Amino acid sequence: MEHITNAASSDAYTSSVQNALSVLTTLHITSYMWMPETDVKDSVDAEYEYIVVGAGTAGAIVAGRLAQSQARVLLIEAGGDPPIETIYPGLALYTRWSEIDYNFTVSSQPYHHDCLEEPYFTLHAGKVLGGSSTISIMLYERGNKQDFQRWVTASNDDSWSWENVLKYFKRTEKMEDQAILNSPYRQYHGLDGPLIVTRETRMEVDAYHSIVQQLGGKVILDLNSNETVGYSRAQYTLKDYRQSTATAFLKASDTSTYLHLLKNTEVTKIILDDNNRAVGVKAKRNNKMYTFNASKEVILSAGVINSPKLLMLSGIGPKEHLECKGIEVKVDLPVGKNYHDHIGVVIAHRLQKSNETLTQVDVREYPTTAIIGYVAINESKKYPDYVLSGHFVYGKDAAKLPLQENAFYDRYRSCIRNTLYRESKRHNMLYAFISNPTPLSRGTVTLRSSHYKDQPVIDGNFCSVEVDLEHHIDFLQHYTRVQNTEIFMQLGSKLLNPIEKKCGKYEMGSRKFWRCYIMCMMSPRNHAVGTCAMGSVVDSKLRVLGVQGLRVADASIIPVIPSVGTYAPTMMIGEKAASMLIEDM
Ligand SMILES: Cc1cc2nc3c(=O)[nH]c(=O)nc-3n(C[C@H](O)[C@H](O)[C@H](O)COP(=O)(O)OP(=O)(O)OC[C@H]3O[C@@H](n4cnc5c(N)ncnc54)[C@H](O)[C@@H]3O)c2cc1C
Repeated sequence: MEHITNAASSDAYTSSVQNALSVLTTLHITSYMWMPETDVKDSVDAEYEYIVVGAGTAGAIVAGRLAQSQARVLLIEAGGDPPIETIYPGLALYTRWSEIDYNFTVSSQPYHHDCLEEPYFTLHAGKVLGGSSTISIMLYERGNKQDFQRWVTASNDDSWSWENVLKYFKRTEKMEDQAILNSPYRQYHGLDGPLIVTRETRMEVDAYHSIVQQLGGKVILDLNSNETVGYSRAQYTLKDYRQSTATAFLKASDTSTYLHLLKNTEVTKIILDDNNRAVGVKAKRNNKMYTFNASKEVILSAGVINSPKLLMLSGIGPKEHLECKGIEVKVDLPVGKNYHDHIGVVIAHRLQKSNETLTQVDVREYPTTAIIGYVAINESKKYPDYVLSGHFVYGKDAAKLPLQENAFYDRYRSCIRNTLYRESKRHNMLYAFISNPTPLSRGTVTLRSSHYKDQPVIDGNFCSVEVDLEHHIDFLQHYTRVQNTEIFMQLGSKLLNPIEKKCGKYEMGSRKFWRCYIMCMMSPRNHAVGTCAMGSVVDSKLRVLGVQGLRVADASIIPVIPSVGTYAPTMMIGEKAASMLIEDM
């Protein structure tokens, strides 16, 4: 690592590690851990009741639960077994921009992406068993009552209220944090689900909590409860190794006669009969096309981009758009509209000097120390105005974080990364991401062509609603008060400005300065939702409107983004979808 001194050498190092890891992948050294696949010839002839498309965050749960209820299920996944770098949390950085990442390209006019190496953002998503849960940061956050009330309004169904979905969150979870288990918050947690949840234990978080308390902030033991404003130690789906929906539902020991799994098999179309009933799917594997049949239902769990893509390729989508792509229209629905994501803006605090070489990093831990804050500007408010997720990085190597493009979500220009590196060298650092929990701007996902191989066109349209930008400026002005606290001053904290050339003409901290900073440094947080939204594309039981025997169960059905990350809410959707399917059996 000593030779990493700038963005170019860091990129070269990252890609050499990724190449080495991909060689390990070809040796299939982790294959023994995962559910084996079925013989494709058997699947063509088999009589399945259900086909689930995508063994990702939600899909693995839907298929697993259906099979536990003795339904005959075929689960089809485009990716393969999770490789070694997905198992050790400390290697998670190498999963992005790798072969198990779809690396979707997201444009977002009218921003000119001045700060990015390429003129677009990247939306990461896992192409692997467990889907994005296999490459995520594993932060386990559920969202608040108001978040789910918006879903109730969109779906016109009270079963999506916070009180009513709580049992589905609990069903997947095995909370193992003793402090929570010994507290009244225990009632909000699952104790015997298949997915272990733990809490950040590192000491630095206490120091940060003293700082926010000086500013009047409340420290809460458990923000995955009925308490919705405050700061807390982050909860993760991590115990020595990554816990994902693949480790929870698709381990070698989960093998069941009811569940058949096909890996490295890409569904290209849903087959609808003359009455618009879904009766099966077409899929490609090793360059051969196959047809698989389902007697009851097809469930699409291919994620926020590929679920709308598959619907549109099958004739379900906006009429004009499908006609323009030469696709026969089966049902005219606003598929692909309502795309939205959290926008985060990174703030770099240089803290005290440090010449310490950190002891060997433990790859079983997440590499940085996380803090979480749901912050209300008016403290009497019950719901957060903005969300802070922060990483402390310690020791003389802390400066390397901005060089590793994988550590942030987007490829900032080399000059930005090099400036951050130079200015943070031999100092401890705090990187804070300030996100707008409820953006109003909406983008679109449309087909590039009628060929399944082509990536869809994604227009993020971020901050196109002026109020999103104005709110973000408020959030940054409120957040950066932390610089003036006694502890930060004692640490000699400095707010770094890596875009001095671009925004230096404005007084630092002024609204004009922050507007300029946001326009340059903002990036989507990989929490994209909304492209097959409940209320407009699917009903409250997740059935595609105007079609029989077809549901969508993944992050795409979320009508309004929750204030938090979408990992735990998507697992909840998987559990609720499975429960609704089982009820309708
Ligand atoms: C890098 C990253 C970090 C994140 N970190 C966090 C976090 O820490 N906390 C948080 O709350 N949220 C986080 N998120 C967001 C969260 O993980 C996702 O929103 C959620 O996992 C999405 O789940 P899903 O079921 O909708 O899709 P996915 O989990 O992506 O599953 C879709 C699956 O379908 C498969 N598939 C797609 N097309 C086809 C096809 N045609 N045929 C067959 N299979 C197909 C895919 O390969 C994939 O396995 C993160 C996301 C990413 C990408």
